[in-house]
Amino acid sequence: MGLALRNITHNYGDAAGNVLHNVSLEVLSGQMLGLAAPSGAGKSTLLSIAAGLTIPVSGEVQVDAAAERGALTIGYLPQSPRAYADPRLTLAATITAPLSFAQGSLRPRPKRFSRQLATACAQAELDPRLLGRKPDEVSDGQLQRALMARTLITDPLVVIADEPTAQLDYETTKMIFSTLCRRAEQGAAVLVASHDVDTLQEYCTSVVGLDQLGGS
Ligand SMILES: Nc1ncnc2c1ncn2[C@@H]1O[C@H](COP(=O)(O)OP(=O)(O)OP(=O)(O)O)[C@@H](O)[C@H]1O
Repeated sequence: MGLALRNITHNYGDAAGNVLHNVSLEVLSGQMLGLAAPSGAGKSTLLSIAAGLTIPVSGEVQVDAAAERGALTIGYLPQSPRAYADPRLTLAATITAPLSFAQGSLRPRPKRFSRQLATACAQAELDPRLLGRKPDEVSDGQLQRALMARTLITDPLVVIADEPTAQLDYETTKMIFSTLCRRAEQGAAVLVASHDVDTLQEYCTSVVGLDQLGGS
């Protein structure tokens, strides 16, 4: 399977009513599905639900069980790397944090994971000389490469990327989308949202509009 969202309905409890109404989608392992919709349509809300970061009012999220892989099934790449990254952590600590958490430690220990760190940096084309810097000492593109490395370091079965290249340059956009593609070719189910339909069509296995999924 991969990732399946079934009959997701969500609202924020205000007069605006439902942001998502009865939305269903499936992303198979090995597939990269592009989710296209204009700003404000509910892409971030849906992807946050898919990543388990938001609990929907109703509906179900199913992810490949893969119990033997522990809790590191889903990798999440955010829309705004600067809002997401902890300003106190170095890039090395940021990237390896999921591995520390998986071992039950809230204290980042980048040295313990130097091998995985080197591999993830190479995959995300992040210059290792930046690893000792903190988020406000690198550019937006470099920070998003670090978060891409953080996403890949757990070798996730499902990757969820929410407008991962909004406001980034052409080279970084190409790297992020090519890396997501490679991840899908290696067997992950990849769901990526964007309002940039052309980029989605260039890289994704298929592209679907949020308005085709049951209503937004
Ligand atoms: N925490 C919140 N509280 C109230 N309303 C919210 C909240 N988060 C999002 N919304 C509203 O839900 C709707 C969908 O927002 P969402 O961020 O999911 O859209 P989007 O398609 O990702 O937009 P963008 O492309 O601009 O990021 C919008 O009308 C937004 O104002």
